[in-house]
Amino acid sequence: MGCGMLLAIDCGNTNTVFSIWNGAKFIATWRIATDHKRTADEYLVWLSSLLMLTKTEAQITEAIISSTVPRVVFNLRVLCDRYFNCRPLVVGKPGCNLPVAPRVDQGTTVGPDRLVNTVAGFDRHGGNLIVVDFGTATTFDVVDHDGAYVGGVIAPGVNLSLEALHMAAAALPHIDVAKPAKAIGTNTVACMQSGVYWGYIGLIEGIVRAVRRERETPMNVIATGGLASLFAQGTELFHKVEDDLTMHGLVLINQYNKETA
Ligand SMILES: Nc1ncnc2c1ncn2[C@@H]1O[C@H](COP(=O)(O)OP(=O)(O)OP(=O)(O)O)[C@@H](O)[C@H]1O
Ligand SMILES: CC(C)(CO)[C@@H](O)C(=O)NCCC(=O)O
Ligand SMILES: [K+]
Repeated sequence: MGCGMLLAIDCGNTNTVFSIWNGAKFIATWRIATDHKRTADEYLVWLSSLLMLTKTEAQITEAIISSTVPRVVFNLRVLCDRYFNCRPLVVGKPGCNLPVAPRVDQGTTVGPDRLVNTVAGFDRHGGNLIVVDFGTATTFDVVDHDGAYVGGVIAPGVNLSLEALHMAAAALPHIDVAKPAKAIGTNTVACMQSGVYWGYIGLIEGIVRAVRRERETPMNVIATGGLASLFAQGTELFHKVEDDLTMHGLVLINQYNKETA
C-alpha cells in the first residue's frame, strides 16, 4: 500500500460522491451533500476522518472530477492542488479528452455526468445503448454505435416530482418514493406513491419507445443512479442495473487521458 491512487469525484446537484481507486481496483467510496460553499479544508477534514475510520491507507496522487454544478469545481480543484499536489482532470473542460466526441448542436454543453455515463456504458455494453440515470434529474443518454453521445432526454427527477407535489398542495405530505403494493391507492400516501412510481414507469417506457422508434438498430437500456433498482422492479426494460456506472466512467476517462498524454 501507499502507492499512487486516484480520487474520482462525481458531483451532482444533490450529492457528491468521492471514490478512491488503486488502478482499476476499487478501494472506498463516500457521499456528501453538494454545497458550493464547502471549502477545500472542509473536504479534507471530512475525507481524512473517513479514511481513518475505515482504516484506508490512501496516497492520492491523481484526481478526476465530473461536476454538474460549476461553482463547486473551484474548491475541489483547490483540494486536489493543495492537499494531494495534483491537477485534477475536469470532464468537459479543456485538458480532459474523451475517447469519442459528442455529436450535438453547436455551442451546446452536455452535462459531464452524461458524458461519463456514455463512456462507461459503451465500455461495458458496446454501442447503440440508452443509459438511464436516476439523479436529481432523470436523464437518458443515447450512445451511438461508435460510443459517441448523440443526445438524449432530461426529465424531472423522481424526488423532485414528489417534492413539487408536496410543495404545491397543502394536504399532500412529504413522502419517500416506494413501489406501492397496488396501483389503486386507498390513502393519500399510497395514492401519491402510485402516481409517482407508475407514472415514472410510464415515463421511462414511453421515452425508450420513442427513442427506439427514431433509431434504425435495436438498443439496450442500462440503468444507474440511486433509484434504478427500485424502478427495475416495475419494468422489464432494463438490460442491466449498474450502480457504479458513473464512477467506472471516471476511472476509464482518467486512464484514457494518461495513455494519450
Ligand atoms: N429506495 C429508495 N428510496 C428513496 N430514495 C432512495 C432509495 N434508494 C436510493 N435512494 C436515494 O437515491 C439517491 C442516490 O441517487 P444518486 O446518487 O443517483 O442521485 P442524487 O445524489 O440524488 O442526485 P445527483 O447525482 O444529481 O446529485 C440518494 O439520495 C438516496 O437517498
Ligand atoms: C441534466 C443534469 C442536471 C443531470 O445531472 C446534468 O447533466 C446537466 O446539468 N446537464 C446540462 C445539460 C445537458 O446535459 O444537456
Ligand atoms: K448522478
